[in-house]
This record gives sequence, structure tokens and C-alpha cells, in this order.
Amino acid sequence: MGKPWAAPGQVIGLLGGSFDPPHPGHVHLSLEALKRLRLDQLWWLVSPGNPIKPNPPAPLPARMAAARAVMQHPKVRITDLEADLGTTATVDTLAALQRVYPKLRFIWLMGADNLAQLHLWDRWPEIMHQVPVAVFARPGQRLPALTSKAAQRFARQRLRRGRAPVLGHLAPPAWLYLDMPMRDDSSTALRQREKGRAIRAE
Ligand SMILES: Nc1ncnc2c1ncn2[C@@H]1O[C@H](COP(=O)(O)OP(=O)(O)OP(=O)(O)O)[C@@H](O)[C@H]1O
Ligand SMILES: O=C(O)c1ccc[n+]([C@@H]2O[C@H](COP(=O)([O-])O)[C@@H](O)[C@H]2O)c1
Repeated sequence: MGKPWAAPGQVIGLLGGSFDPPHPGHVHLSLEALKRLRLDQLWWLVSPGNPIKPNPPAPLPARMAAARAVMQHPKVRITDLEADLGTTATVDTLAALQRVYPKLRFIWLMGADNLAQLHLWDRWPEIMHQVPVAVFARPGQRLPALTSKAAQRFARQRLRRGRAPVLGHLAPPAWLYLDMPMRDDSSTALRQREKGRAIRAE
């Protein structure tokens, strides 16, 4: 894939994920992020593989094609940048992106379930010092997210939601939690449904 193009100073949201498969919850988060964070672009980083998930995902080309089919928006780029960069840990991906694109401003986007688990990620506090972070509501995840180790450790750096439009221009650590109408789509549920269908068809 060609490298995505953006003008110096632009604010780019990064949505990393396995997207195994992609679903309307990803699209919904993306549209909310574009609007609420005033993003110039949003890049989906379709991951070669989540470093802490035990089972490997479906092959990357299939997930890229599925992602392109569900998310079509002039400001959203579907990328396999981590495969290009040779990174899987987010801390390494962000460092590499900041090296390759020193003039862009990145915001890391994630659902509330990921904030609840962030303390399990490789060198996670560094991530909070690399880029501002925006966390989006997900059903049943508000309390786990807001009482998580990461939320507690960075409690003083949490901003009120009214600051969302300027988040991309602030120096990290800086993060906020954004409520939104929630969708309960999940890749796990879709994979389980697909497995059930395959078993019934046997
Ligand atoms: N329905 C949703 N609402 C809010 N955020 C979501 C939703 N689905 C996924 N996300 C967020 O999108 C990012 C990528 O998600 P991912 O590809 O892991 O999908 P998933 O449905 O969480 O998959 P899995 O069930 O396999 O963990 C993560 O930050 C995740 O929190
Ligand atoms: O860096 C880590 O250690 C790490 C651990 C777990 C997840 N991540 C990243 O979090 C994003 C969401 O992952 P997933 O598999 O839940 O879609 C994706 O970009 C992963 O690479 C990163």
C-alpha cells in the first residue's frame, strides 16, 4: 500500500485493531471521532496481530478487504502500516509513525474495553506520554475503564469532554472519555455466530 498522505499540522486519529472482522461498531466510533475530535483524517491500523491475544487473527489481506468494504469515508484511510513498519506493540508503532511523519499530530483512539486493559500493554505508560488519547464508550465498559489502573495513574491528565475539539493540539499526557450512543457490535460475537453457522452447515 502507498503511504497515506496528510498535510503538515493535520490531526490524525489512529484506530488500531484486529478488525477480525470489522463491524458497524468500528464505523460508529470512527464517525464520532471525526466529528468530536475535529480530525483531519482517521487511519485504521489493521493489525498484523494483537501481541496479547492468544489466537492469531484471519489473514491480513482478508481483514484489509473487509475493512475497506465496511468503512468508506473521504477522511478515513484503511492501512496496514504496522505490517510496513514491522511493529506490533502500539508503543513501537507510535514511535515509528512519529519518526516517519514528524509534522503530523496523532491521537490514539480506543474503545472503553481497551482502556480497562491498557495496563497489560507493552510499556503502556509511555503510550500516554507519546500522544493524546481519546476513549469511546462501549456497553458495560464505563466502570471498568474509568476505574482501571491506567485511568487511576493518569487521573490528573484526564480532560473534560468539552476539550475534545482541541485534544489533538495538546501536549501528552492528555486523555478524555467520550460518551456516545453505544453499539454492542463485537468481532468476538461475529466470529462465534459464524462458527455456529459453519457447525450447523456440516
Ligand atoms: N462496539 C464498539 N463500541 C466502541 N468501540 C469499539 C466497538 N467495537 C470495537 N471498538 C473499539 O475498536 C478498536 C478495535 O476493536 P477490535 O478490532 O478489537 O474489535 P472488537 O469487536 O473489540 O474485537 P474482539 O471482540 O475480537 O476483541 C478497539 O479500540 C475497540 O475497543
Ligand atoms: O502494544 C501492546 O502491547 C498491545 C496490546 C494489546 C492491544 N494492542 C493494540 O490495541 C489495538 C486493539 O487491539 P484489538 O486486538 O483489541 O483490536 C490494536 O492496535 C493492538 O495492536 C497493543
